[in-house]
Amino acid sequence: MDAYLELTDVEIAFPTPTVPFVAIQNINLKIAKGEFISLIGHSGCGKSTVLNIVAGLYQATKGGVILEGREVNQPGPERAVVFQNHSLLPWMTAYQNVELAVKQVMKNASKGEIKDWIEHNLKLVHMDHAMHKRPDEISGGMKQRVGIARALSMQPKVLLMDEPFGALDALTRAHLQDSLMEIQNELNNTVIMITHDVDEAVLLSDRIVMMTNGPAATIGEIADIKLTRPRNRVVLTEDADYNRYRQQVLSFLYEKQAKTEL
Ligand SMILES: Nc1ncnc2c1ncn2[C@@H]1O[C@H](COP(=O)(O)OP(=O)(O)OP(=O)(O)O)[C@@H](O)[C@H]1O
Repeated sequence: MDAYLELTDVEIAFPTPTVPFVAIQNINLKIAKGEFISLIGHSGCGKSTVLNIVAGLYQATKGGVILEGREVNQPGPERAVVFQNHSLLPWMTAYQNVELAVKQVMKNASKGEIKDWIEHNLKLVHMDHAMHKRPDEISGGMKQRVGIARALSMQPKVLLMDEPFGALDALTRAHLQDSLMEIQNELNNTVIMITHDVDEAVLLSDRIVMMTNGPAATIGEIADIKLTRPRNRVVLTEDADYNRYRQQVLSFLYEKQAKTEL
């Protein structure tokens, strides 16, 4: 496979008063352009650490990350991050929050072009009707939509999502998953998404990367999700392949990597 994003032998050892704490080790992963990858694993195994290294927020102590032939060693707008808690600026409207990101990447554009682009991205996530509202005037799901619009508006090479729907109720979550699939169908982004939700991982991903328990966590298994797109959650519940993938991930998490402590 032609790797667009490549993690090679990635390891990170966090300093402690005694010996360094090796959180993740031997992480090797080649990701193609347009691929949707989910990272799944028990709490504390190192999923966010992997994402933070790709975001350039953490430096690997061994190995490294290459994106389109260039080493990643600091944050950059070509790798946009969506966090679980929206992280919108509370005193700004949805429009202004997206504008802040757009102005970073469209430095030579006219006012009209910038406005059109902000509105286009808010429309993509179905937030154009509430674009002049501030975060405290919209629901949790709507805030996540704005966060996604803000990330997409930078036209990142890679979209990094750290449990983007983790704080939402099941129905809102399902709506956002469907929106994300529509957007993905249109834009063909390269995505790495952390999730704890097995159904979400199978529904959205091209591949599910399953991490072993830490310390020194690594990739245990990778499931190649060959379900045709577009995918429909209701139809899939009856699909034998869907259920087989689901079973594979559940078996990894609760049998092979079962956690005994609470
Ligand atoms: N900056 C840091 N300094 C020291 N240790 C850290 C740091 N960041 C993460 N760790 C440790 O690395 C391990 C992996 O943490 P990480 O947050 O990546 O796990 P996770 O799989 O994302 O967890 P969760 O699913 O609960 O969010 C944990 O033991 C954590 O305590």
